[in-house]
Amino acid sequence: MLQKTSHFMREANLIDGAWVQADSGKTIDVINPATGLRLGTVPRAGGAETRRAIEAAHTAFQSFRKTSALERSKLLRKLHDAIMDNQDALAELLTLEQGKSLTESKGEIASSAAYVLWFAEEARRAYGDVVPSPWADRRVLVTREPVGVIAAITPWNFPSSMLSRKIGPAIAAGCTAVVKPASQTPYSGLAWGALCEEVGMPKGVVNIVTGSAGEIGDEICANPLVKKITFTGSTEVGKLLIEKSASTVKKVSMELGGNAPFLVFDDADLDRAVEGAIAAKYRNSGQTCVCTNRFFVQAGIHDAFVDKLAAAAKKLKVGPGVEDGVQQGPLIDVKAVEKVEEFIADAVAKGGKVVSGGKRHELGGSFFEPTVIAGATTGMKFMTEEIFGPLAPVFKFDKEEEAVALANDTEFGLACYFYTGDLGRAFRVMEGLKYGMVGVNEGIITTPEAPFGGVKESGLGREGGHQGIDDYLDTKYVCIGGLGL
Ligand SMILES: NC(=O)C1=CN([C@@H]2O[C@H](COP(=O)(O)OP(=O)(O)OC[C@H]3O[C@@H](n4cnc5c(N)ncnc54)[C@H](OP(=O)(O)O)[C@@H]3O)[C@@H](O)[C@H]2O)C=CC1
Ligand SMILES: O=C(O)[C@H](O)CS(=O)(=O)O
Repeated sequence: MLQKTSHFMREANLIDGAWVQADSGKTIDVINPATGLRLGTVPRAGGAETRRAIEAAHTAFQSFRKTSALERSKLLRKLHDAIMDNQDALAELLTLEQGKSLTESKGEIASSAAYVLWFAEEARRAYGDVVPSPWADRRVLVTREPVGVIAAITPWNFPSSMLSRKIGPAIAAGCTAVVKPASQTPYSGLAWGALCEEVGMPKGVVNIVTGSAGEIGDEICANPLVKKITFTGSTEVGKLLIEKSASTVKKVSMELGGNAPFLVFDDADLDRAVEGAIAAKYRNSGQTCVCTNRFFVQAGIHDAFVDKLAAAAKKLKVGPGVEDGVQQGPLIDVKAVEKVEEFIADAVAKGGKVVSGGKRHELGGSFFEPTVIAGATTGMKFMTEEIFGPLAPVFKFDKEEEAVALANDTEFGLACYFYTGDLGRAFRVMEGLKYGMVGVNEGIITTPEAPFGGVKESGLGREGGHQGIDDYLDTKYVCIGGLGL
């Protein structure tokens, strides 16, 4: 363990300002995906601990809701500064538990801080309305109030930045939180507890529990004190949470699965398209919900694109994330590797051609070669299923309408990308694609200023942008009479 990392490594849960173990004393092992060795443990908490965390958040909410927007803004600015002051230590911890390169981890920590800063600013702009009254003797006001206790459940692929988009708006709005990080990457989430302590976050405002997803989830969904669930993860679990939280009519924000298309037209800047393709496909070793899942390349540019993409993929340096220069860390676990192998076997059996990579890396464990498959067809698994790994399937197309139809042929609608030099085509395609986010001649588009989220079965709600705080506020209409006007 690197010395400066241990300061933030908490092998306990944060409930009502105290770092505690599970009632049962049971723990979960946390594994370093680069070595397969145990990094440490975290409590295997369940329903009882979660209930106490919710009650602590509810108690804290009674006073936190009365803080001013300026106070909360200043608290978030201090949190931003604490994150950036400890960027290296937090990045090391993230790399050790998730596997991504230190460069990517530092980028994720900076992104986390950027979202917190964005919501420090948004806290002071959660405006209401004074509406021109239809009555001479009454006044019409519209105010916005914090919803109360929120529950945040986050995935293993971006264990810090996913939390920033939930804790940021929650604090900005005056809510309090119960957080459940992914069991494979709990330390980055628990580190937020240490950061909150450092900046003087009142106890009980942020509570963090680790352990049995089902038991924790059931308590979150059933407990009437929880007014909102914000979840990032698979569509399968998202649907379960929506269903289970219906019994208490909670607000839900869902950032779910994707199946991103990446279209390259004959009139695209080829080198720019290849650069964007590498970024949009192999970031976090392909383990992001906005990673390209299907490349559709027009016939005239197809062969040159495949050759250049394969060559660029071959150059990516694979290794442990803590090593200098590494661009592709291990996948989260061997199960993820087996899933990528299934996609490759299916494609090859149906006529696909591996033009780069295609097998486990010589480093062994869950390291995998960045892979490109040409000759992809719509009958192959990755046409409909999210790969979540470093595999780039390339489909060829002839006409623009055909490419847009293929891109839209999925129940998902999170992110999509296309490259063209033609302005008219850019507007036709942007308006034709049924997705929440569109990259035009860009492969990396996430930023706090823009609303992140999807349509169809990729989710509900938006994170970031001026929209990001809306789901943490209730709207109240006030009609005031008897004023003797
Ligand atoms: N739209 C977006 O922004 C993003 C979407 N994703 C999607 O998430 C998936 C990969 O992440 P992954 O972590 O495997 O997703 P999962 O949905 O398996 O897990 C996400 C989180 O949900 C928890 N969870 C699982 N089951 C339950 C339950 N019954 N009740 C409450 N919580 C539960 C997990 O806990 P535990 O770890 O203990 O199992 C984890 O913390 C991919 O499909 C990817 O597309 C990922 C990132 C971003
Ligand atoms: O979890 C993810 O996949 C992230 O949302 C991707 S991004 O926000 O870093 O682009």
